[in-house]
Amino acid sequence: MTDAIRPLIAGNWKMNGLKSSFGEFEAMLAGAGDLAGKADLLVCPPATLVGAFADRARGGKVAVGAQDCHPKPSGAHTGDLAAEMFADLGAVAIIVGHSERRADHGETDALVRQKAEAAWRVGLTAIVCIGETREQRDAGKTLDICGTQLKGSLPDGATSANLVVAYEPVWAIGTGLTPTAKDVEDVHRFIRGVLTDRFKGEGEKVRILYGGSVKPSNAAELMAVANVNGALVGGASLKASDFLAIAAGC
Ligand SMILES: O=C(CO)COP(=O)(O)O
Repeated sequence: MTDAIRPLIAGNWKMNGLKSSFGEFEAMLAGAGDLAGKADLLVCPPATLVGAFADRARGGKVAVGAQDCHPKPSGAHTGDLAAEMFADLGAVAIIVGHSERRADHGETDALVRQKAEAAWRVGLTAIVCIGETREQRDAGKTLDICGTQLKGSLPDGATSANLVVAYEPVWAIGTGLTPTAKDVEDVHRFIRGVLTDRFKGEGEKVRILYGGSVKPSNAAELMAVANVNGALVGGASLKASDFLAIAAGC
């Protein structure tokens, strides 16, 4: 980690986890103390577990977040969940605009922006995800795509407290493939430039996470890249030993 920004290691459990996963979360809480304050830790379980995890985590060294929210605070939206509900449960952050939601649910940049604003409405941090597909990378459009997503997905008024940006190349998610350190560096430098231009005095401090096949074996190398301020971890965040090993690599 080359920057003075405190790293964040965030786990996105996606649609994984049952009541029986509680022990794994307990193990994360138990092991977090050994990290000597190297990084902030956040686990975003499925919505069904946010309340129980947040209750258990109170006062501990692992915070709890959600994976999505509806833009509205309440209303006739069957099956949807409001940011207010996650704040009520004790969540501190909400992931918005993950590529799986953009693909599975047709989420646009404009909707992602509204969801980030919903998180802010209740004082939560929005973790806004961006990233290019394989085809877009091969066509040399990575920075264009990331620039467009940032412009459309980030609300005005971002601060280092209310915003985290996660760069997740779609082709690296769940595939075991990762970009080279140089490629990660190029994209993160670009994101930093966009943030510092737009959010004067804050953009230089906003955490930019890398996500996509982060594992204990590659975490240290990725975390050492300039402007990489942590990781958004999918599969490897389901096991306490892997998740803690990734955090130890900061
Ligand atoms: O999508 C991700 C985190 O949001 C990354 O998932 P994997 O770590 O499983 O590749």
